[in-house]
Amino acid sequence: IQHSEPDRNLPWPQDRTVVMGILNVTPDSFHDGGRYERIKDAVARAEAMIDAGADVIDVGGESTRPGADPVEIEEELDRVVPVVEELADLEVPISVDTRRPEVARAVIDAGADVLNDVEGLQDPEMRRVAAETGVPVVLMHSIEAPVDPENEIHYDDVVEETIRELGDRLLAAEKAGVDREQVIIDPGIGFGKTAREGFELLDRLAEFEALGCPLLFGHSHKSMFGLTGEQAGAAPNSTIAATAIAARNGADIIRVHDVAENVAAVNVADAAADPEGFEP
Ligand SMILES: Nc1nc2[nH]c(SCCc3ccc(S(N)(=O)=O)cc3)nc2c(=O)[nH]1
Repeated sequence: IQHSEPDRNLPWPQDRTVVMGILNVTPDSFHDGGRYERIKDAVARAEAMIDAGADVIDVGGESTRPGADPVEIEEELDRVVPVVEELADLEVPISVDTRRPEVARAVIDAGADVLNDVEGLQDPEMRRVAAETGVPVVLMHSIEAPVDPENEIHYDDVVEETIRELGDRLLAAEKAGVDREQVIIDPGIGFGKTAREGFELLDRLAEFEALGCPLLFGHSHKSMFGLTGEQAGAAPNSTIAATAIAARNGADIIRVHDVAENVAAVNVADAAADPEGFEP
């Protein structure tokens, strides 16, 4: 499966699968050495991921796991803005995982290159930020996860319905002045979907090409791997295996915690896709 047409002006290579390193800047992500320590540690972690082969770093100040406690806007700003300012000087683009337009504007002003909105630009103000700044934006599919996680929402065909709903979000974004060329789509693994639906999405990823946008896949350490003998938050091997499959099935960007291991997995997939043309 070839990657999306190379004429997109995205801030990363278009001829191979891109690895996005996850940088959580929530306090529980670092030992509590205080604010300055946390910023220093965050930068060191980002540099380590870049050295391990990350093509982009995704900074998140609020856990967007369904059901997680929301963080006050001032707190989110205080966590991400100083880190983005430090990372802006590094040689790889910075993405920020936020649902808030105010945070989106602030981090773009601070040097962020990409907006990663797990709410799929449902907030009209987020569409306005994307339209006015023109930055690449990840439009992820997410449905309000049921309050009671037991009664998971069930789709008839999770792939068909996710593609259709992403198509609707794309149209709404275009109507608000967002250029389709700046949009990256994402099926939103684990956001209101069961483990088996996660594997269905992984298997049929190529069908998302119908939307004509690069695709991001974010499965790292998620609970779908309970099916494959690992657990949410501790699924390194299933994550690496799924990375290779996702890349081979057409994912353009893979969002992961463990960069070196998943760089190897995308290299295996890219080499298999083009044995003659692959360059290490
Ligand atoms: N574009 C994009 N951004 C993302 N940000 C996150 S944070 C992870 C939140 C989470 C954790 C764990 C589970 S679970 N219950 O499946 O283990 C679900 C969601 N993820 C994604 C993703 O995929 N794409």
